[in-house]
Amino acid sequence: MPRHSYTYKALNSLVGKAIHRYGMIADGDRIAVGLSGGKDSMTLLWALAERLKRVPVDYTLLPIYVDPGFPGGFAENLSMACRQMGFDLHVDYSDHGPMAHSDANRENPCFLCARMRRKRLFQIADKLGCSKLALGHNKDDVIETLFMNICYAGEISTMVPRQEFFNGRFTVIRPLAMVDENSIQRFARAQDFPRFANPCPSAGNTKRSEIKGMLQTLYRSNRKIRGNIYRAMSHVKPKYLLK
Ligand SMILES: Nc1ncnc2c1ncn2[C@@H]1O[C@H](COP(=O)(O)OP(=O)(O)OP(=O)(O)O)[C@@H](O)[C@H]1O
Repeated sequence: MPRHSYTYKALNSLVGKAIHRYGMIADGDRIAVGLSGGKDSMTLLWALAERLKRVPVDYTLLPIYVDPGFPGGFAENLSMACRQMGFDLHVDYSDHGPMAHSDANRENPCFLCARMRRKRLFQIADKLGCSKLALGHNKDDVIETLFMNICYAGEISTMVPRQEFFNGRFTVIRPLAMVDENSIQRFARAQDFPRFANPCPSAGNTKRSEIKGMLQTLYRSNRKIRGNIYRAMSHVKPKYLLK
């Protein structure tokens, strides 16, 4: 993608803004990057690598993929795509996907699978000497999570751009938290990132997809709504909430 294009500049600028605003990256950081094979995490790896060439802050990126263990996995092709970007992908073969969809699991499969994946990502990142884990959640994910938490957990909260775990020993960062999904889609298409079909039987059939559909309908009615919802999350008036 040409460096002067709007999508390229907007992506780098919003990633830079998020990194600054939330103090996400410091000199000498070793950052594990969770790669799922999707557009968001590929864009994330690309943006963090690109930034490294432009800023006077030195950090190391270590991409990790936790293979959920469904037949028809794409770990080797994803490793190849990473090599082309100059990275060695750390692949962890798991059975989280089939286990979460088995009769033994009485929880929501997505919930269990995501929890096991996050635990594994922390363990691998730790083994690789990283104290930060970068994830590819974007602005739309942040908004959807707000509605998921209101509708299904009865609380007003979302996933934050920077979150500390284990008394600050570990930090999750989300450098795409200010970038909307459409821009990432355009960018990933222009960069010709490989597309891998998600082999998970629950893909596209989740509570999150329902919320996403509802929000899309709302956005079509007024183009200011997405930005207003996002802004509302840092403009809370506790005095006007219930006790
Ligand atoms: N199997 C995995 N291995 C490593 N990291 C993962 C994996 N799945 C998801 N992640 C990380 O968690 C983030 C959010 O995952 P989610 O499944 O919600 O993907 P998404 O929003 O569709 O993003 P993407 O386009 O990167 O798949 C991803 O962007 C990625 O950083």
